[in-house]
Amino acid sequence: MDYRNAVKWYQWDPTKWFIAVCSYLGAASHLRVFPDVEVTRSQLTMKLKQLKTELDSLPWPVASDDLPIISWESYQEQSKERDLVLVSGFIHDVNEFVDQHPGGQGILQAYIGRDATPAFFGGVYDHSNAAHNLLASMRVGALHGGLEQINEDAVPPCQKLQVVSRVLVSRKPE
Ligand code: HEM
Repeated sequence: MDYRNAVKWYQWDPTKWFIAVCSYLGAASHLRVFPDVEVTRSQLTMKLKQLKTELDSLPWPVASDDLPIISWESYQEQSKERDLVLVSGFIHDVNEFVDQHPGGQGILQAYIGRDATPAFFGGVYDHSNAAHNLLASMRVGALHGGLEQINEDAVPPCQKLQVVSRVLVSRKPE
């Protein structure tokens, strides 16, 4: 067992200090110290826990599995009623954003009911990380059939930050 409780010398732990003084005076021996790497690992684990609590308190884009699947035809129909834009296989409701689009209202409106993926990803303008996050927060559906291959850029930067609480082990025994 490690003789330390609080791991830093200045942390309040009179017993640790007492044992350390005894050891210095030769009245105690064989003191065990937990490896620093384990202490660092535990500290980082606690930091990750705090980070996860903080992240969980923020609103996140709806997970793709929880979105309704919408056919192309239905997307076309629904776009006549509300401002929907398709980017990377996800359908976004941009109704409240159209007026605020820094690139202009008209340019975004021109893509309602269409696939704006190439335009959004640099065809017209290469949007920032913040724009990708904002876009993801507007998801209302996933296009039936989606994309053949999920582009790495289609995962908004904010989602790459998410800390998993559990790691699923998917490797099969050999
Ligand atoms: C719902 C989809 C969209 C969102 C959430 C969005 C968001 C943004 C944001 C936040 C900016 C500010 C710069 C940045 O952070 O990158 C921006 C700029 C811009 N966007 Fe979009 N955008 C969308 C769709 C589009 C589309 C489809 C086009 C083109 C057809 C477009 C063209 C532009 C252009 C040209 C600018 C540059 C404005 C300038 O700095 O002069 N955007 N957009």
